[in-house]
Amino acid sequence: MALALEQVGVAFGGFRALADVSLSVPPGEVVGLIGPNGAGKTTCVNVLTGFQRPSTGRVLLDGRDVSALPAHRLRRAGVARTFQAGRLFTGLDVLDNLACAGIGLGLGRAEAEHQASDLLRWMGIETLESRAAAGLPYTDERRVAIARALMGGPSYLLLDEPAAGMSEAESADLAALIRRIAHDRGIGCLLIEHNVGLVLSICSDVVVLDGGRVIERGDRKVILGSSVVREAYLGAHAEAA
Ligand SMILES: Nc1ncnc2c1ncn2[C@@H]1O[C@H](COP(=O)(O)OP(=O)(O)OP(=O)(O)O)[C@@H](O)[C@H]1O
Repeated sequence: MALALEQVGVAFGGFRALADVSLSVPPGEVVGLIGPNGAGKTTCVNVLTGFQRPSTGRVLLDGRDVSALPAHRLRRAGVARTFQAGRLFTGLDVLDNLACAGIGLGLGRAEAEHQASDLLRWMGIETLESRAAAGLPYTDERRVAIARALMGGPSYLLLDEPAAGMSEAESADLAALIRRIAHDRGIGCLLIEHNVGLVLSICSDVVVLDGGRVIERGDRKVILGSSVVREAYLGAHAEAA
């Protein structure tokens, strides 16, 4: 059981954004995906969620080849994501943002609202329920986007830079939430983050991309000890990690 990329390549015209990338996200675990700007991280998420078809290789969902499935089918099959920008429905309140996602997944209105309330409570943000999505502070917007991605009870969750713009304390809260999502709900998470310290604190398995290729993978010790990673990516951030 896992959500996986198997030797995936993606070409945009003559430009190879990904080459021979394999990675696997098991249920209940948080796998980190790091790398410098333009390394191909978001492209990986796009391929894993059906927003981008791989040019070569396969996407496997619990052993099934889902490479050709479009995004909405993969979402219904249990693969959810958040985006770098929150992408909430700004004309709706928070509860309706979640309920709409539930209805899109086939739930009835009452059931969708019930599930939405439950999720907001589980995340400790039930006071936001009737707030307009448009006026939310940045970190609340991020948390609501995560809650919305949890509608329908996905098996896998891909988080694209969820801590961007957060303070250290907010990032620590987010780390605790991601751990709970994985451990309490059994959801396999892929965490893309520029905050390497955050990734290394949560993930026992980290994949490092550079130039569209996997240049290293392993736990905190392997990543911090890797000269390839240091050269390609950590550089000035090495101390912070
Ligand atoms: N639709 C597209 N058409 C052409 N090139 C693209 C497209 N999407 C991404 N790219 C290019 O592919 C490469 C990988 O982009 P990607 O967004 O996956 O990197 P990233 O690691 O997520 O970067 P960042 O950390 O800056 O978000 C970049 O050079 C980007 O310009």
